[in-house]
Amino acid sequence: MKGKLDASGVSFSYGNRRVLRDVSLSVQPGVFSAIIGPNGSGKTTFLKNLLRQLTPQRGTVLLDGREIRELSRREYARAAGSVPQNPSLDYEYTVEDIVLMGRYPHLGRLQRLSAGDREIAHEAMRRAEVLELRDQHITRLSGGEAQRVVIARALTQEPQILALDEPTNHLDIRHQTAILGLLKDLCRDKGIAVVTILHDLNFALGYADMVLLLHEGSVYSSGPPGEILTPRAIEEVYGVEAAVTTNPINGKPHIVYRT
Ligand SMILES: Nc1ncnc2c1ncn2[C@@H]1O[C@H](COP(=O)(O)OP(=O)(O)OP(=O)(O)O)[C@@H](O)[C@H]1O
Repeated sequence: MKGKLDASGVSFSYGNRRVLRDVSLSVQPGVFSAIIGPNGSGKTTFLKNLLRQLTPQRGTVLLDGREIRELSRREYARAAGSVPQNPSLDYEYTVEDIVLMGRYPHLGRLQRLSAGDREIAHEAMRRAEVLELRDQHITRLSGGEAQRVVIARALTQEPQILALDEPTNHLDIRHQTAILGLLKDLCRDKGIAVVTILHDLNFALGYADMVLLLHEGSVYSSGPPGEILTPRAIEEVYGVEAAVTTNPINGKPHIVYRT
């Protein structure tokens, strides 16, 4: 199956400020990977290195064995869709226009959008729960609505890899679980590789198949969330006392903190 992204030994500096040191992650089809870590630990910078938006000073990022820097922008966009932290959407477009932009990497030069492209966008808007907003002006949406539009655009791209930077930011609790459930379904049913930054450790525990825990730009640990998110790791990385208990609603492990 295609859509395997392998980052190996990635180091990155902004100017002479080293932000990532020797970070590796393998993003696999059908696997939900979460990048976690405190503010400033390098999560967004690492995701941007995976997305070809930044180039590592050391290390490699391979898509199905090919160095991503050697792929054209279009080629990479056909494989990987992204949902940035603060997308700029201040243009004169409707929700449907924005979502349809997800088809552009698949269109040939001068090729027009087909009924099939519109059907894919329609289905993505339905799944991201923005269909009823489709004729609305993008600048008149709430933060959470705009976030769901950007997710619909990424789904419309039909990527093999979906990379998201805090997709639950701005969303209310129902939409948070709806979007994470949708990502989980995409992994399971369509074999998409999902890699997402998450702040809520309980979401990482509940939805991710594997987590990468970053600490000051280095990998503290990586593996199945139940093995990585221990009270000791949380205390060492976040400096917060934590305990793992049981969620009384679903009986699953749940992390609580000293407040
Ligand atoms: N464009 C930039 N130029 C210089 N330094 C930057 C730039 N972007 C980020 N940094 C610095 O790099 C470090 C890592 O930032 P990054 O955004 O990757 O962290 P993060 O883990 O995603 O944080 P958060 O949880 O707050 O979103 C931070 O100390 C930040 O100040």
